[in-house]
Amino acid sequence: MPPSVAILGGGIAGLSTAWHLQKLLPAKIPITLFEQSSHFGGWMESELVTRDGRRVLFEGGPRTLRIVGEPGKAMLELVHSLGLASSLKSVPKTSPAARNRYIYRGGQIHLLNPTPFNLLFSRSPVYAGILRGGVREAFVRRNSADDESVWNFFARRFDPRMADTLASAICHGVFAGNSKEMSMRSSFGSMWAAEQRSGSLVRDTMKGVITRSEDQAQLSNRWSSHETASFQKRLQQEASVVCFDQGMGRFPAAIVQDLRKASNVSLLGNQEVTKLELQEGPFSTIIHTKGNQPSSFSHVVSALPSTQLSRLLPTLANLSHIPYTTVAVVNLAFPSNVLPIRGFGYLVPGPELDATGGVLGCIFDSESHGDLEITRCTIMAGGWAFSKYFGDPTTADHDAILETALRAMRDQLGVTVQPLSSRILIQRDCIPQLLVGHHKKVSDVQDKLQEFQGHVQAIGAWITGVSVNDGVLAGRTAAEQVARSMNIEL
Ligand SMILES: C=Cc1c2[nH]c(c1C)Cc1[nH]c(c(CCC(=O)O)c1C)Cc1[nH]c(c(C)c1CCC(=O)O)Cc1[nH]c(c(C)c1C=C)C2
Repeated sequence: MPPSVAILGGGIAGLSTAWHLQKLLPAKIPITLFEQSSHFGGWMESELVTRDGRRVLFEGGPRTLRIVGEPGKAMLELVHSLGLASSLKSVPKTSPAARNRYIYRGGQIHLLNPTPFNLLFSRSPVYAGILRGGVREAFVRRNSADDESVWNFFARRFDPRMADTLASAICHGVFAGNSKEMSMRSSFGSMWAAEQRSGSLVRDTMKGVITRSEDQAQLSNRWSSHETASFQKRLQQEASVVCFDQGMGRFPAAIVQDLRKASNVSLLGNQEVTKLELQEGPFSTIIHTKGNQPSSFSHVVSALPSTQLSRLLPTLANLSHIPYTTVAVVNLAFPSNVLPIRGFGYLVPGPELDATGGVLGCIFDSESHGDLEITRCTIMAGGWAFSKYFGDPTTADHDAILETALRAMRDQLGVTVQPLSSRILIQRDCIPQLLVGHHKKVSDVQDKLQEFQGHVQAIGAWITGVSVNDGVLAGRTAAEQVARSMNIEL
């Protein structure tokens, strides 16, 4: 059959696949993206609301982007190619938003600043176990199991108090997940690999310092120009994270705008894929959607959540066991500078969840944007413990969630001022939970897809990483793989 590509899912990974494909393939090859909702961009969503003549930006999903590593580079290259470089706002390395991170523990918010002095003399519970753990880590034996929970890894290699506080808080901030169930190997793969490689994270870090410059010298790619390289270098000198001045929604909107100009790209919204029929020799996939004629494609890239993909391909039924967490996102705007502290925000570890009524953390959004007149914060709640605190996500009481968020603002930050504006979103099933043993499900999928020799690929948060940058890089890699499989020279 003549070459054609279908992309399933219009989140950032799907959009990135379409954009990179459109750059790689000749214009005669059709590219069709199927998205079941009317919105492209997945969880990236921004709303500009006006209250009392003041404009307030609310973010429903990710709000900042890291600019380090290969995924950060891939994101910056795409941003630059879309002409969005001037819309990026860097969060200076010297700013409170970049320097000050807090953890809520023992009924108080504590600054996390692990200097040797603080580790030795501070009585703050956030440092408990770090010094002892750091010293003993180099002597703890390598684990022979093929996976373990994040909590276990930190308790075993460092100290159980560090697992209870730091590891649990990080699992909340990244995955809204339970550190006692999440897989260390799949969730924090580089640390897991460091132990496997060198027997200790401390020893591996010391070795890494020596070899890093060689590794970096080998990296180069076809998407990078002299201009984008100097753009990235300039940004990296002043910042470690960036945001968009008009909100994160600007990013997928610009990709969509660019794709709509290409004559061979069709972006189909409100198109739920109901069935995939794989045919062999020559490979093709028939895609069935609700209410439309089936259509055939030589190549398919799925950027769907694992639960949806498992319904479409019965051979991947195992994927239905990957759970997703629901996060209540409460955006709040206050008419003046109401925060008693400055910084990125704070995270709440597991042992404090009952005290906060299910609040996992609070982000000080106005700080990242350098906006000090209106305070914007986001309370994140629920996650893996959503049903315990808020019941069924489909019927959760929004007023009760707002009350919990305002109580957190009052009890944890001392903010009693009524918000100028608020918004509550229940982000259902937004983050996959990479539980202990997740790598086996992934390798099983990869084995099964191998049979299709690059004609069917799966990418997305559950397999290629949960951050926006991971989605951009995975889309680019999938596009290159399709091009290679069509014998197009890269
Ligand atoms: C909807 C809630 C989300 C929670 N985590 C993520 C989302 C979208 C995804 C995520 N958050 C972070 C990372 C790692 C850093 C990266 O590579 O970008 C990922 C993949 C870190 C992070 N956590 C919070 C923020 C604001 C950030 C920076 C990146 C971003 O803007 O998402 C705060 C936070 N996120 C969640 C909770 C419960 C929480 C608590 C304050 C869940």
